[in-house]
Amino acid sequence: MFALDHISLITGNQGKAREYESLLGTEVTAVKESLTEIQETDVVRVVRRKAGDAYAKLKSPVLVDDTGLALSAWNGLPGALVAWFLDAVGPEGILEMAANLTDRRATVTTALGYADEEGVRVFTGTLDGSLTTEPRGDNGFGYDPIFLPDGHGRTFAEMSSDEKNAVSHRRLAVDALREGLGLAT
Ligand SMILES: O=P(O)(O)OP(=O)(O)OP(=O)(O)OC[C@H]1O[C@@H](n2cnc3c(O)ncnc32)[C@H](O)[C@@H]1O
Repeated sequence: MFALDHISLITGNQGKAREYESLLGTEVTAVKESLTEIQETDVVRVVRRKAGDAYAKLKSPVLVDDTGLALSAWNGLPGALVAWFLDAVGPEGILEMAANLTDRRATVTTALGYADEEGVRVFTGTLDGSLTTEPRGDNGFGYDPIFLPDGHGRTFAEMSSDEKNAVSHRRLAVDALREGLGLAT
């Protein structure tokens, strides 16, 4: 059994760092370090590269996260490129671009990369849902106000952080990490 009493997460996103602290139940140091982020729609490929780069820089065990939102009607776009859309036009802009879509199915995926002296391992968590027609809720960050996970009737932004963390794509990725690394639950 492997214990994690402290871990570094390379991210510039405080929302992610907060969620990992609560999901892992351990101290998480958010390290702002610029990593190679390949231009790819697949979060797994992006995170594999980010994690290798992160370990080369830190030379100690490290986590990185790459998360994407994929629309069925757009054949999986924007995927890992969603950050560009959010930065440029915000969640409201994504809804405007998607205004005429009748198929509003969307999938969110977190790829969580763990790198140590043995190499890189990637764990994923995916949730199906749909795009709302209007932003809903004030909590969370990123696309939380416009993504409605199947079976919940509320966006992540309408949930408390504990409610989001109980069911989110990041939660599923952390569960996979715990199982893969043999971490205590
Ligand atoms: O420094 P890093 O960790 O790369 O942080 P980032 O914010 O650039 O993160 P990504 O490259 O993974 O980009 C994903 C985009 O999706 C957003 N996002 C990530 N996780 C999310 C979540 O759980 N809910 C809503 N939006 C999320 C995030 O704010 C980004 O705009």
